[in-house]
Amino acid sequence: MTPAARLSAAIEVIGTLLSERRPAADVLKEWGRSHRFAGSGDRAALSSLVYDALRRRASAAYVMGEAVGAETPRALLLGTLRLARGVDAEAIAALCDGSRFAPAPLTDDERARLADASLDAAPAAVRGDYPEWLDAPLAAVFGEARAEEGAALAERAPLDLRVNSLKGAIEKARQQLDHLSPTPGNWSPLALRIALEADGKAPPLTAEPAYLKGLVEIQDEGSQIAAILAAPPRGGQVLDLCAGGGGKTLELAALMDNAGQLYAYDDDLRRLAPIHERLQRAGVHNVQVRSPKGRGTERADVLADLEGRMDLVLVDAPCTGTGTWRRNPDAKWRMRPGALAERMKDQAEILDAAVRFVKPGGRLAYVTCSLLDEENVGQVRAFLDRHGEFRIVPPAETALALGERGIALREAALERPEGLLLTPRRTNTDGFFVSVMVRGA
Ligand SMILES: C[S@@+](CC[C@H](N)C(=O)[O-])C[C@H]1O[C@@H](n2cnc3c(N)ncnc32)[C@H](O)[C@@H]1O
Repeated sequence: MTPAARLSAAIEVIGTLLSERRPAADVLKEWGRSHRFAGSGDRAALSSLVYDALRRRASAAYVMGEAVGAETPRALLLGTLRLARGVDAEAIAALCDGSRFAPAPLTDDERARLADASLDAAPAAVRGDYPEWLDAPLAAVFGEARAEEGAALAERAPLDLRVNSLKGAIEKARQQLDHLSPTPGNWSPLALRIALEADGKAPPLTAEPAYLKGLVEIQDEGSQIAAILAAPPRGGQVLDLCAGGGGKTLELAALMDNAGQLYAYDDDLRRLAPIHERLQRAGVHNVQVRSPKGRGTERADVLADLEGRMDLVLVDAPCTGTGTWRRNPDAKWRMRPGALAERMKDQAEILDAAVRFVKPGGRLAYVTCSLLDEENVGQVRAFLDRHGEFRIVPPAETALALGERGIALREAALERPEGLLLTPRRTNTDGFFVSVMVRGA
């Protein structure tokens, strides 16, 4: 396919996505099935254009004189080429020549708007490319910097790897992945970062021997930091209460050097399912997976024997995922206020449920990949009001888990008395909030 034909395809896909309000991945997959002639390069380029357009939806529409919700797919793609790809008005005009498979020629108005393309007078929600209704909650966290924070969240995310110390040191992984030019992370001593290709495509990491043998895992550096700051004690008893597919479980196990006992639970059996194969690949031996049994009121208490015994309980809570918008740009436009209220309710319930497992003197680490105070500091404050037996571990102390790098991390992150907030703009990671509390002895 020519670049112009790819642009036409992206306009078509965005059209379907906006009118049917379906996840981008589904619409792209469907497009691939009905356009068998398109090669893998075409599909990757198309997907990258579509995701870039979603990342920059508000600003791309704005420069073309349109508003989110009422924008045309064509305006979105033209604005994206200009803003996200830096293609100038003349080059865009050359692509849109009206030939077979190419978009129709630019109108005079489109050409003028693309030549100007200024966001100087745009409101924060446009400059930061986030939904208008989130302006007040983001202003409460970031104040005047909310547009810059949003803009950093509208960039592409890098590919981050965590080296599994149970299988080898970082140098070994660097050597094995030398052809991908990995660079060390800024904060996590376990992180390697791999640059994306020009069109945003990531190399096929899961086919690499280093991945297949469990030496590296795909895990954002922010997520890596969260598990490090939770500081699982070597030889201790640890419960990962929201283990999901086990991203942090695997890291906790490695940080514990395969010693002590780590229990992994998630109340969604399907989410937990991949953990078994991942634990095996990573060479982890200190994890007991506790799968949920039964439904509703019939649900068995599969964690009863852990009551009052844990040195650390990690609550990696379900959240709005606002910190991961770089990776899920369509989620940011599909998010509704009701979802925030629901997640807040879930988080409070899970935190309350975690209490019974924490032994006196034990710690409770609360993590979200959200940027919103409602899910972060607000949730922690409300928990402490309900549970006077817990107190905050000062973030300065929590950061010590990273050694000297912890000092720099505190400076870079947004530090609040309740915890640390990492963001793409501040720490060049996904957005993560980490708070550690300790139960009185
Ligand atoms: C942020 S995800 C966890 C990600 C995982 N820890 C990782 O690092 O890959 C949150 C998880 O919480 C789970 N969850 C939701 N409600 C729960 C509950 N009441 N008890 C335990 N897990 C719950 C969800 O199924 C989801 O897998």
